[in-house]
Amino acid sequence: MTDRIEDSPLYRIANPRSIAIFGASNKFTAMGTGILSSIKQMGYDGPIYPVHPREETVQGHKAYSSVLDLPETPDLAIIVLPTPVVPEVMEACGQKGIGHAIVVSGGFREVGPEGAALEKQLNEAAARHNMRFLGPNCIGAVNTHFKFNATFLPCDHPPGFIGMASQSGSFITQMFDYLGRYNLGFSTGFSVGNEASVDIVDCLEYLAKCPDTRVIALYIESIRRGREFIDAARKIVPHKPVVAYYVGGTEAGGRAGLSHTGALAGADRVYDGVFRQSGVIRAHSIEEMFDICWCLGTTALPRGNRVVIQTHSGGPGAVAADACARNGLELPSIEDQTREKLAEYIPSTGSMNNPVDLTFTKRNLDYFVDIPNVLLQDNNVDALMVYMMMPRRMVLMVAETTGVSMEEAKTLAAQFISDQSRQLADSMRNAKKPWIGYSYYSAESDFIQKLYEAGAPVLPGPNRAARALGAMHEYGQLREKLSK
Ligand SMILES: CC(=O)SCCNC(=O)CCNC(=O)[C@H](O)C(C)(C)COP(=O)(O)OP(=O)(O)OC[C@H]1O[C@@H](n2cnc3c(N)ncnc32)[C@H](O)[C@@H]1OP(=O)(O)O
Repeated sequence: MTDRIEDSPLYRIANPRSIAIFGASNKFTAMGTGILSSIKQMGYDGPIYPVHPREETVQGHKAYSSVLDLPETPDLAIIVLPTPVVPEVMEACGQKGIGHAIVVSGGFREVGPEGAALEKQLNEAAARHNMRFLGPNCIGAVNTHFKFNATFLPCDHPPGFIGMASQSGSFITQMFDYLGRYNLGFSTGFSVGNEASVDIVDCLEYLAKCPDTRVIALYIESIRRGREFIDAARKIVPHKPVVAYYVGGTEAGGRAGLSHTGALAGADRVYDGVFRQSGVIRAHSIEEMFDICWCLGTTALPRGNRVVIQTHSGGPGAVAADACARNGLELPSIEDQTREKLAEYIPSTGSMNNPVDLTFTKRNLDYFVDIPNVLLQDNNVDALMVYMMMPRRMVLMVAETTGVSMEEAKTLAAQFISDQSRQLADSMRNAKKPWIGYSYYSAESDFIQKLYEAGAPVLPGPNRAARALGAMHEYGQLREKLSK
């Protein structure tokens, strides 16, 4: 692994200063046209050179009939052409001196011997000119901080902190919307396809050095360079967490991977061993992988496994307690001095055991931010899980506390919810111990939406929150072990 990100074979694939695109046309439905639209829509401001056999212009850009005629040597070629012509186009790009490419076209190794022969020709053309490329049979790459989206779906989410490499293109593009719902996003995402030139290990090494990436997510159907993967991950994990979702350990999953990217899967427990040795956290679903990334990227790491749960009502507290126990987390008793401080806020109908149950207190409107901060100061506590909900009675509480009319109270309550969410999110991000929210309310709830907007990790339900917290604890231990 080289030290400089600029030396990575992926650097100019993710940060190209100029682009040649093959397969974009004046037909809106061509896949290449979709990629050209995404590049423009994201605000990429480098020169774009469409290469087209007949057209003078493509989507408003001057087109060139041969790559050899381009006025400069672009950093990157994006190839979205029918399979048989791809090797000769790669050869022409090499002759022009282009160093990097993204090959979106499918129909190679994944379809059988004929495709494998074409992939061999593609590799030979690239090797003749020292070119490195992503794909073939991939969905492209996105670098939100560089305003570069070379996939055929628009990326509307703001620049994020999750760096992802995926052996499925869908788990890059279809996650734009999924992550956006929580105000999360990719820093950089690579769809690696058949990995003929750059592979998941190269992506891992790139993302480790990427300054905009706080946590690395991997969707894996097979790892070809197993030893290199383990060695690279062991060096990265002490500095940056890596979370992987592996599919293929079952017979059905393995068969699906083979026809998807031509990858050969291994038994589930083999991958368990690979991830354990590498210090990589294993997730068991896409949602779980992003939950863990979300928490690792936004809150402090726990020093131990002792969790205090704060709830408004018994059920969500009990479920959280159960989920914590299933994820290797303990629920300690809180200290006497904490109880004394909480007495100011918690009515006699509540409970100061763990879970701490506030019931529906109306004593002090500041309790949203005050109580969690009191709990986090407790020496028996390594992490906090809070059931996030805004009582429907908030308008009534505001009206009663301030003595204004109901109409005015509605406006004041909306302002109060907005202020509280911002303060809560700030406290969650700045706390020295992890503080994770969970809720059954959806993003349509004003309160939860505002928390997302302010960057707070509020997971959908206690089971997902406890799993993420358990994984954070696991990461803390792995990091310590691998740092020695
Ligand atoms: C595994 C994962 O994770 S996701 C997998 C992602 N990849 C895929 O799904 C790709 C699957 N599909 C393919 O591979 C297809 O071959 C594609 C999408 C690459 C190309 O299909 P189409 O868009 O139908 O290509 P089409 O034949 O229309 O060619 C596109 C344009 O390139 C032009 N073209 C053809 N040859 C060349 C050439 N040598 N140089 C430049 N342009 C050319 C065509 O004339 C056409 O333009 P036009 O519409 O103005 O005539």
